[in-house]
Amino acid sequence: MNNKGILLVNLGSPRSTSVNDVKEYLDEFLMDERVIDYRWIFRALLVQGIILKTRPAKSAEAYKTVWTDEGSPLIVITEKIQKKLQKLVDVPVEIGMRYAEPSIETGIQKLVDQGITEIVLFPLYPQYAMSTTETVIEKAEEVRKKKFPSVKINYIQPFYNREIYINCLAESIKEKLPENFDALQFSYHGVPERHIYKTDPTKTCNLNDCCSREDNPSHQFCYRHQCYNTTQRVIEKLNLPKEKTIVSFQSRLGKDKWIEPYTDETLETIGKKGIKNLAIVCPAFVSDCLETLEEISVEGKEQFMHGGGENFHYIPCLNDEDRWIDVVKTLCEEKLNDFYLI
Ligand SMILES: C=CC1=C(C)c2cc3[nH]c(cc4nc(cc5[nH]c(cc1n2)c(C)c5CCC(=O)O)C(CCC(=O)O)=C4C)c(C)c3C=C
Ligand SMILES: [Fe+2]
Ligand SMILES: [Fe+2]
Repeated sequence: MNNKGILLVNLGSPRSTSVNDVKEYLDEFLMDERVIDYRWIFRALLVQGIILKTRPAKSAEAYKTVWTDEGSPLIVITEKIQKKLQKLVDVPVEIGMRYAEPSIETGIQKLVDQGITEIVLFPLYPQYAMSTTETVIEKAEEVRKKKFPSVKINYIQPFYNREIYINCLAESIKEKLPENFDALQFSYHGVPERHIYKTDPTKTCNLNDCCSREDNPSHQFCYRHQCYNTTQRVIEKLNLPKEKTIVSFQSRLGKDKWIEPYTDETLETIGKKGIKNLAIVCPAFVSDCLETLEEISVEGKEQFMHGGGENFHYIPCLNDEDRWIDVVKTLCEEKLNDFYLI
């Protein structure tokens, strides 16, 4: 195994909470054609002409509320996962972020400096999306071809339906669920509706029942389907009736239609429908970050209380829980072994 290594890839965060650093980060992130998928000129007009005029200051304030002494929660937690995994495997483990630093290039360089020529790259997203898994692979391939053409990269596939992951998530949720709750809400990061049609080669998703049908095999690239599938499998493990669960999509940006139902609108209305005690979990994220610690735990709680809710219980992400590190190890080892089959 001594020429093999592991690169864990997460989304990335700004370098600091200064407005300038947040602006630089948002510029790189939102100018990614797999995130805002307009023609370059329209993307630049929207991002640089509109969004970057006001959003950096607002986002910087939000980041300040979650930032820790060690830095951004997303980076700090990814580093913790790396350190714990490193203790369990006998190949080097590095991290790389899709946006900002440490970049994917920095991560690959660190592995190459240790003599690594075959890399297992793990995009830390359970569900596939053009704006997550796909852009990570595109970026890594671009960097590999340009700077490390003799390095081989083997990519870990989305694991939204893998038994080991589902068991891990279900056990983690079970431990953290309050004794009394009227509903368990699964809030996933949203994507523009258009992205679903773009990435589903079968074009069979009608955004209605097909996404929640367990037996639909045609959704290898349908983010929405994969979110419903994760939910369905977890609630089966938890023995929860479907009526006691809610699926919604958070963090929409801009004026386009995003996949529904929207988390904020759901939170504002369910209190009045009798859901007074809510538990909420965010399984699109493996590590807590701005979107869970601020948007859900703080803003989401306010929305729920404002809409007549009484008790709001946020269930943290898997973060560096040992059972999750075991899953990461298993998924990495499967791919490390794949190299022998090539
Ligand atoms: C988990 C999967 C994610 C998907 C799918 C995703 C799509 C997506 N995101 C934006 C815009 C923003 N997302 C922001 C933060 C953010 N997004 C994810 C994950 C997914 N995004 C994470 C983990 C984070 C947190 C990063 C951190 O540092 O903690 C932000 C920045 C924050 C803000 O200004 O609100 C933006 C902007 C789009 C447009 C999109 C799909 C097209
Ligand atoms: Fe996002
Ligand atoms: Fe679908």
